[in-house]
Amino acid sequence: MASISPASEQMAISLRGVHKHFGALHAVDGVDLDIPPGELFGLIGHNGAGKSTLFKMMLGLLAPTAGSILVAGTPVGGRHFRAARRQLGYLPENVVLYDNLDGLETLHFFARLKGAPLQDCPAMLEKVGLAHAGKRPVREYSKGMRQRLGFAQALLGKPRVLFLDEPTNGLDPQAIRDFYATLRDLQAGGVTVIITSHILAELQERVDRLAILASGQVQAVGSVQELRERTGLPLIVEVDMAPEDCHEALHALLATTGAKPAQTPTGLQLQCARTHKMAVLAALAPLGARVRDLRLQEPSLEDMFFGLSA
Ligand SMILES: Nc1ncnc2c1ncn2[C@@H]1O[C@H](COP(=O)(O)OP(=O)(O)OP(=O)(O)O)[C@@H](O)[C@H]1O
Repeated sequence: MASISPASEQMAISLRGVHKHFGALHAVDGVDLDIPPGELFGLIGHNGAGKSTLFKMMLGLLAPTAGSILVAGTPVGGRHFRAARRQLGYLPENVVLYDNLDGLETLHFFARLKGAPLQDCPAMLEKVGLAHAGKRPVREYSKGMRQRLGFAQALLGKPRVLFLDEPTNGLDPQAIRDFYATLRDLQAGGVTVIITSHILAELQERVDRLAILASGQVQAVGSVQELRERTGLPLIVEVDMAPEDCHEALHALLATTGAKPAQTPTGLQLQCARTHKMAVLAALAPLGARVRDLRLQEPSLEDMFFGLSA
């Protein structure tokens, strides 16, 4: 059994040497992870990478084959975990709802299971934008409404740690904005959020840090910026200019970055090291207004994901 250090106890979530085997399949294969309180943490990985299995172990729903897990300072599966579990909120990937209950009855049902006050339920419906639908049976809810209701049940009991498995599935763009605004409010109150999503562009702008999981192992952990630095993927520079100016710009860029730009219908395109960003600007400065437009494209989370999880 891996040991738990005092530093681990300061963490909202701390995993040491965590494995989960299903027969010969190593669904989670030696994961170490620390998530401090108040962090919005993303967990990404291909289908079958082990994200949901990891979630279920952190929630005490599945016992690890090996390793130790602390959530909210309490060993998962230990004798104090039952009480600590009240501090956790969970939105599963496929939330199970009873079609014959209405929205408010659904929340009452989950509140009873969690030991949360029933009088909080109307406010939770309001928080997820379902106040108007509280008396409608869940069978009439759209996919996005069901997902919002699932989020509302996860928020019952004022959890200190929230586990959200693909929470924005089925949400429209406005609902996704509202959802992340709610998460930011919760974070400001010290709530830790761990979230999975396959929509990498959405996470890229919002998480504080993330882990890339592949075949049950953590391939990289850090902020999007830290992962950019670590992967060393190139910066893409697009310069719009008249064809007669391209020759001069091409030579200036080649001399400062060592990378040869390609000519495009609208000007030049260059792939160069991220550390050459300022050199690119310096090389183009003498051309002044002859540079009609300039776009610098940093590697996206998707680029890094393919680089690190392959
Ligand atoms: N109860 C189980 N019995 C056997 N194998 C399982 C069980 N639960 C999960 N697995 C296997 O463990 C691996 C990890 O599954 P998991 O659901 O954790 O992946 P995931 O990263 O959440 O995938 P997805 O993005 O598709 O939701 C998969 O190969 C899956 O088939």
